[in-house]
Amino acid sequence: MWTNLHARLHTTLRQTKLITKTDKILIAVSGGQDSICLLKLLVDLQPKYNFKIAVGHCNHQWSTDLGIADFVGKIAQNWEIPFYLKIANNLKETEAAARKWRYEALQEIAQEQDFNIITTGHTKSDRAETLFYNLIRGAGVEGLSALNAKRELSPTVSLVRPLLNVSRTETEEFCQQLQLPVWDDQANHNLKYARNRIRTEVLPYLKTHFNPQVETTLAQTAEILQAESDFLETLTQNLASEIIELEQKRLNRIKLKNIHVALKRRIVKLFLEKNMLKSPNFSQIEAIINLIEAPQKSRTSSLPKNTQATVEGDWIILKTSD
Ligand SMILES: Nc1ncnc2c1ncn2[C@@H]1O[C@H](COP(=O)(O)OP(=O)(O)OP(=O)(O)O)[C@@H](O)[C@H]1O
Repeated sequence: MWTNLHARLHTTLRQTKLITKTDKILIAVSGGQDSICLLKLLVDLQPKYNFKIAVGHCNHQWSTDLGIADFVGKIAQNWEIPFYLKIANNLKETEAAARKWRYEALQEIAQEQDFNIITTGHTKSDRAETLFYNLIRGAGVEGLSALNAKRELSPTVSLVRPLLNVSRTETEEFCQQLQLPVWDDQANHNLKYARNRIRTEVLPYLKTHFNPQVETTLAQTAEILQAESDFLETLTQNLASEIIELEQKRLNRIKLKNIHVALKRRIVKLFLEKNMLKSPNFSQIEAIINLIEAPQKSRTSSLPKNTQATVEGDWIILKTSD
């Protein structure tokens, strides 16, 4: 059956060229409604495009995974699609560890089997939740614009998310309408996870009391922020090469002085990341920005690893005490 979602995905693919005829696609299938919906759509569109498809599944080997790999494997078998399985070994039981491992495992399959695209079933709803979640945690523009439609994972493999303009309600309706088998992952109902509380409590509340279209507006905001963040990042990279001297661990404060504060923050953040700090926070970045116009020998209070930033002539220099 050809549904409205088939037509929409077909149009999206034609317009955006996210996936093209020569692509070899590994579809990441968790067994849930979103990735089963994506799988069915790509199976049905395959004859029109002639791309190569296969299913990839990652078994975390947690108690909540019991039975899912067989379930996904059987669907792949029934639909006559190659199936690749990765099984984790002693994976830490956190969402973040699981996500990191999954992307590594999927990339391994892609490399071993020569796929150039990995697709996931992320939806508009995931994008809205991610924006909201990261907003509360204090993310910058990059964090808020997370979940883009296409991103390079390596020189040969890209991650593609074709369902970012489809909501979770729509994938659910699609699976029901086509009577597709869907695994109801109990972990998604566990309110111990912040993401689940945002999905099942916060967003429905906002929908009812503030804006019935909240998912769409948040997802659109993420899309806009993404383009703006890409643009700022390009400017940052270009300016950084003139302002940062990595070997000497220093920043030229005269050059930094006359640029917009948005770029100042980004350059300082990049400088700290390259030197010592994985995720510099707002106060650490502001402390360095305050040195741009400070008197000679001014310094920040201690940054991690016993490091301080000090003003010396035209420079802000990072120095570590023993
Ligand atoms: N165990 C799995 N095996 C294969 N693919 C998976 C698995 N879990 C998730 N995926 C893929 O990732 C997509 C998103 O799933 P989910 O939201 O659970 O993951 P996530 O990476 O935690 O998401 P987010 O990045 O939004 O936090 C799914 O639609 C599916 O394509």
